[in-house]
Amino acid sequence: MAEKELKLLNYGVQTALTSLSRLTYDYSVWTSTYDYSVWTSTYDFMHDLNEEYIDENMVPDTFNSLKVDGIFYLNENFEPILTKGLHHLSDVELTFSFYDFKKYPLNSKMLPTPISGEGAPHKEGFINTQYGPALFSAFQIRDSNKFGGNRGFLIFIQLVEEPFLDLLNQSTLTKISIDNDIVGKNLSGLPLWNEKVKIEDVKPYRHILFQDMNGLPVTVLKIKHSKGDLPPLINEHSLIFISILSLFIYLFYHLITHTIIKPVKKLALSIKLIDGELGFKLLDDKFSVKELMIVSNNVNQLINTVQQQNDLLRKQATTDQLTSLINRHGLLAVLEIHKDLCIRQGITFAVVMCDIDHFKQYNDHFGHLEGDQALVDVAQVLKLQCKRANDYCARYGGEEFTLLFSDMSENDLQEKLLRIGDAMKTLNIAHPKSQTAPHMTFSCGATIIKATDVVDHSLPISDIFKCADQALYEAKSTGRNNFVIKEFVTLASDEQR
Ligand SMILES: Nc1nc2c(ncn2[C@@H]2O[C@H](COP(=O)(O)OP(=O)(O)OP(=O)(O)O)[C@@H](O)[C@H]2O)c(=O)[nH]1
Repeated sequence: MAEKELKLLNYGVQTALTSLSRLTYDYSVWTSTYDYSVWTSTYDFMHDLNEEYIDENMVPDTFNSLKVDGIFYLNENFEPILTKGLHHLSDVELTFSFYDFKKYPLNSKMLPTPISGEGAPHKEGFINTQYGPALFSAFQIRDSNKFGGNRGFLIFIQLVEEPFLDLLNQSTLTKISIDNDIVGKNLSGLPLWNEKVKIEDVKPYRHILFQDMNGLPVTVLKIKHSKGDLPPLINEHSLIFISILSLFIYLFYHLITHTIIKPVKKLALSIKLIDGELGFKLLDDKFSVKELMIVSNNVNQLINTVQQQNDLLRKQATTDQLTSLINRHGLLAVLEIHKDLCIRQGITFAVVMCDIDHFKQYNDHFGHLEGDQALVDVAQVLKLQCKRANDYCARYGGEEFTLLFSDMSENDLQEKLLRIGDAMKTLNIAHPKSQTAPHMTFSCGATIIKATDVVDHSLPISDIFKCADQALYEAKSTGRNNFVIKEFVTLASDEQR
């Protein structure tokens, strides 16, 4: 819309000048074509400056109908021979000074270049007068209509006032005012009215400079574009400010999200996912924010401490404090593993229950502390017999120990138990109160569990203990310091039999 308005505005100025020029032209035409006597009068007037011509033509009617505020006649030497000023709206006499138009050669630029051939050269533009800026239109007067010698020049002046502005305002959707207070103002860079329309950003206000024929500023036109006008609350500056602020907020939000919110969320999620059951996983400590790195490192230290304490607790829960062997709880876990290996891979394993003979008497005789030491020594002997990675020695409880040997035949087991008996003999813990031997002995009950013993993928651990226990009972009841290996029997197979 701004582009259209500017084009219309330029058109309006053109129209005003053309209209003034046409007045000049028509005046000449009128004098020469329609009223020969008038033309003659003018021609005569240019020669003799007769008063009648002035009385006939320099009257308010002429100014009013032509809408001009000044009429000037100059001879061929550019010298003013008649000047008449009358405000065409108020009929107030205006005392235009010829001085305004006498600055030859400067003001001669107002006048068209006289020609000798056919034609009616004319010139129009803007000029400063003592009443303010004005439009002017100058026309060459010739001997006859468009022919003959140069008899001088006729100039019409129209002050730049409401009618001119009305004309411009009618042509466009703009509100136009004039700023005549241009003295001392920097007007450089202002577009000229007759320049090619340059469409920049839509601005509510625009200034256009009018210059005279010497390039001196005459007036500045202030154009308010009605369509380009913005609501006062959101003017151009506010819009720029809001845009920059929005951009800043957007960038700030992204910066905060990227550097703080996302890393904090990531850290919070990582902390939430710490799961002792599955093992503690250390947090990533690569954060751009130093504080988050510190939090992550501190949490990692905590994880390490918890992990160590967990390991310790797990170890304590499965270890016998006195002998450092695995306890019954640890034994059950190990048994579960061997049971699964037997069920899935058919790997045989042997379970041996060892019970120290007459340990009550030993305690009674030597005291509990000595009894404890004997238990520690026996545990050492038994542990030394568990040579392979999958062999275990556990303290089942009291003076009772359980041995677990993986992938062991009955012959090998017999040999192993004999060796254990020998080792006890070698250990030679004096037991004067034993009715079996002078040194500490023990009795063992064992059973071997094979793949064939698995019924319906089932192998109850209670059955294993029951079998070994029965074998131990037999070993005890048949003299002690010996062992019995009993065939494994499950309750399920019992029922089948
Ligand atoms: N010093 C000590 N004695 C224990 C410990 N645990 C169990 N005992 C003792 O071991 C003895 C076990 O006695 P019994 O169950 O009668 O068995 P036993 O005297 O070995 O007799 P048989 O097994 O029939 O040969 C009890 O006196 C318990 O107090 C222990 O940790 N330290």
